[in-house]
Amino acid sequence: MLSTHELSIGDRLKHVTCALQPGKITAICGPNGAGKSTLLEAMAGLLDPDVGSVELDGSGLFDLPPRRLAKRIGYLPQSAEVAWDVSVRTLVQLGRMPHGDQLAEPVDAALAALDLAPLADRRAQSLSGGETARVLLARVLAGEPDWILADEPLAALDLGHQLDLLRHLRRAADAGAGVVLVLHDLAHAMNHADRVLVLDRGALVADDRPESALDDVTILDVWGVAASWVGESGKRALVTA
Ligand SMILES: Nc1ncnc2c1ncn2[C@@H]1O[C@H](COP(=O)(O)OP(=O)(O)OP(=O)(O)O)[C@@H](O)[C@H]1O
Repeated sequence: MLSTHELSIGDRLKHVTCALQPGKITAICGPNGAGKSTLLEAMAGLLDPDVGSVELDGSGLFDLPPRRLAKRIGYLPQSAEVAWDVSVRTLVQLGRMPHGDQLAEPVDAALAALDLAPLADRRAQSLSGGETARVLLARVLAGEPDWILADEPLAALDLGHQLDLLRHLRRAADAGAGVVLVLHDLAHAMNHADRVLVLDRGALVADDRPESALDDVTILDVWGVAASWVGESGKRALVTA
């Protein structure tokens, strides 16, 4: 379990307490500046809380040796860039660093999951924005972390690759991984998450099944948008007034 207790970071996060389950997809939603990336970074052990704690299976994140933490938690930041002009395969292989090996199988699986096999020998810095986003996510998957934390992983992807990725993440969750995604697209959160956290101005205002966390009242309160859901479960669309 990945949990926070009374987590506060400046004005960015205020007393956030939540407990995320492995084997599930959790979406973090909220307006711009609500604190979504801050919460994800804190859960990845990259931000030191002013108050409160982040725990992984009952141990404080900062008590875990860095390599062990890197093995267990894979983190994809928002709008990441490629710093090295290496091949796509080499970049994805860097995901194995916490394990200290260069096993081909997880690297090939990550390349396949993100439809990158045809690009494996391309220079990473020659890729389009969406291709780059897929490569950086493949690097996270190649590390086979217990927890996949990804900040807007769908933002640069076309519709087909978005759905492929969501299917892959569901398979990872079914295999036992905890998947935590910052999502702006509320329909993706509604249709693909098991649970949704809603942040508003640094505070956690909903933590529930998608149908409850993203009901019309919360969307109006938090996003200031009058909207309603149409369609059947798993295929809902949000219609704005
Ligand atoms: N390094 C920082 N130092 C101080 N304040 C920061 C820092 N990074 C972000 N903030 C502020 O903290 C708040 C939360 O930022 P955060 O990036 O977590 O929001 P977000 O919900 O991910 O937003 P978005 O949807 O725009 O990506 C914002 O008001 C932002 O301006």
